[in-house]
Amino acid sequence: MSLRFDVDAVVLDIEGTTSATGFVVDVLYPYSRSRFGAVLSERSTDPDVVRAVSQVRDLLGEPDADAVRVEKALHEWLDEDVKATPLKTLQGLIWSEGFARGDLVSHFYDDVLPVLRRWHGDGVRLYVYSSGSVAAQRAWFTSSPDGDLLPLVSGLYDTENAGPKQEPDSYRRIAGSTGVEADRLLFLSDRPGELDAARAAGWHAVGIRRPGEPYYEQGVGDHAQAGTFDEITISTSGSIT
Ligand SMILES: CSCCC(=O)C(=O)COP(=O)(O)O
Ligand SMILES: [Mg+2]
Repeated sequence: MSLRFDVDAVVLDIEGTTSATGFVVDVLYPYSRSRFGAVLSERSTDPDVVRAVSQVRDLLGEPDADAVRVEKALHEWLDEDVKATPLKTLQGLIWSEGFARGDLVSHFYDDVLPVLRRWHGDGVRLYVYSSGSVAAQRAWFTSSPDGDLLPLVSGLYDTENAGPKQEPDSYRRIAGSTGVEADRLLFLSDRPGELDAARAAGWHAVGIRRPGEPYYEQGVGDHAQAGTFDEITISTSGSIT
């Protein structure tokens, strides 16, 4: 299947799209799980930790939840792969230190980096929109197996600065922030609910279906789909600079 788009920017989901869910679940999740307790006890005055703990209490509806209860909730969300914003904030803190320390190196499917370099070289702007926090995304792109990829990326969006990934308003917010018209934006994701939301906001959307990924069997509904990034050709005749 070959797909062609004339757009100014491509917005990338990470897990299941540029990168393997298995890597996130098998490598990153255990790395964060074993460190939540220390972060909650040793960094309880860090503004990011304070905000995350408050958000956990709000989500639980338990304003007095102590550190043990908060850590238990984080472990449960991890087990169920709930993409809760405070979980992602705390994971981002932990992972960015792990990447900086050299404990972690990110994962990209083989087709992704050559295509991202080509699109970038052709003047297509690249953005990331992931449930992983902006801190995690920055570390992920900085510490790739192919070196620092952050210069390829014009902006990073998560559930905190854009909003939930299944709500059209989040995509409208991103369009406003990038200055790119909705119909000049292409979103790539593995999840049909996210593709639906992007389309409802007037974006182009392509479902990425990779064998072995959690959403592979379910498919991407009536969205255009690609098995690899090589199947997508972008030309950019727009006027953005
Ligand atoms: C570097 S982000 C780590 C992956 C992660 O935690 C996550 O939730 C990714 O979800 P996505 O929205 O990219 O499918
Ligand atoms: Mg995804």
